[in-house]
Amino acid sequence: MNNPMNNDNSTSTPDHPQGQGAANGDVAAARPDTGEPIIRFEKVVKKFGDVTVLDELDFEVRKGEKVTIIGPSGSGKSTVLRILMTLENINDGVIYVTGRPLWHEEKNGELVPAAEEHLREMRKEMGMVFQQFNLFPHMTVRRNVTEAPVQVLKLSKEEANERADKYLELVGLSDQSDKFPSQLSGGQQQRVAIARALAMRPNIMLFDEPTSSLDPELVGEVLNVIQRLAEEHDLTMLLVTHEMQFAKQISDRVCFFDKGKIVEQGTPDEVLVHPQEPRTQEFLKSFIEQH
Ligand SMILES: Nc1ncnc2c1ncn2[C@@H]1O[C@H](COP(=O)(O)OP(=O)(O)OP(=O)(O)O)[C@@H](O)[C@H]1O
Repeated sequence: MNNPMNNDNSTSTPDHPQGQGAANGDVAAARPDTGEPIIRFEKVVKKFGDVTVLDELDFEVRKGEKVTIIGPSGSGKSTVLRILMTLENINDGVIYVTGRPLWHEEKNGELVPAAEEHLREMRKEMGMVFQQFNLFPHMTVRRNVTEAPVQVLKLSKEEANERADKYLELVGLSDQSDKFPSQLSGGQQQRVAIARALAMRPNIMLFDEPTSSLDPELVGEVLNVIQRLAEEHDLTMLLVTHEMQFAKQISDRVCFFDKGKIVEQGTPDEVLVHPQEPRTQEFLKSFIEQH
C-alpha cells in the first residue's frame, strides 16, 4: 500500500486548525485537498441475516472533507459509521482508512481479516458521536473526557486534564467539568460527548444523528459546536443527519443513500436544491411535508 498519507506528519487535528486565518481565530472555509481519499469503501457488503444493508458500496471521503449522508430510515446510513468505528464487521469488500485496510491486514501480499490489535490501532483514527451521547453516567464530565486518553493513549493525568480543559472550552462547558451527566441538559451532554471524542485527537469525526434525541430548543447549541469544528478545523467529518438546513450549511458534499447504495451525491446545492434522481426528489419532498 504505497500511500503517502501513511507517513503524513502534517495531518491536522483539532489542535491544528487549517489555514492562517483559523489559527488567529478567524473562520477559514473548509477546503478538501485533492489527494488520496482518507476513507475508501470498495464494494463493501454488509448483511444482517438475509438482509443486505450495504450492497457493494463504493464510497470515498477525502482528507478534510465534510460529507453528509442523508436517506430514508433503514437505508444503511448508521451502519456505514458503525463499520468505520469497527462496531460492525463487513461481509465482503475492503475499506481503507488513511490508506490502510481497516478490517484487514496485509500478510504476504494478501489481505486477511484483521486481528484485534490492528482494529484497536485503526480505531484511533476516528472519533464518534452517537445519537444517545453514551457518556459514562458514574463519571464526572472531566473524567468522561480524560478516561480514554489515559487508558488508551496512556497519557498522564496532567496531560489528559489539559486536553479536557481545552476541549471542554471548545464546546463551551468549562464551568461544568465537575458535574455528572445526569446534572446536564441533553445538549450539554452531547457537547461533552463531542469533547470526549476530540480528546482522542482523531483525524476523522463521525456524527450519527447527533441531534435527533434532543429537544428542539437544544438542537442549535450542538449544531453550532459542530459547525465551528467544521469551519475552523481541518478534521474530516462524516455526518448522518436529518437536519437538512444544517447539512446544506456545513457540507462539502451530500450523499443520498437508499437501500445500501449511493443514489446521488454532489454539492449541497446539487443534491438538496436541484436533485436529479427521482428517489432523491421523493425523499426530499416527503421530508419537507413532514417538517
Ligand atoms: N445489529 C443489527 N442487527 C440486525 N439488523 C440491523 C442491525 N443494525 C441495523 N440493522 C438493520 O439494518 C438496516 C440499516 O440500518 P441503519 O441503522 O444503518 O439504517 P439508517 O439508514 O441509519 O436508519 P435510521 O435513519 O432509521 O437510523 C435496517 O433495516 C436495520 O434494521
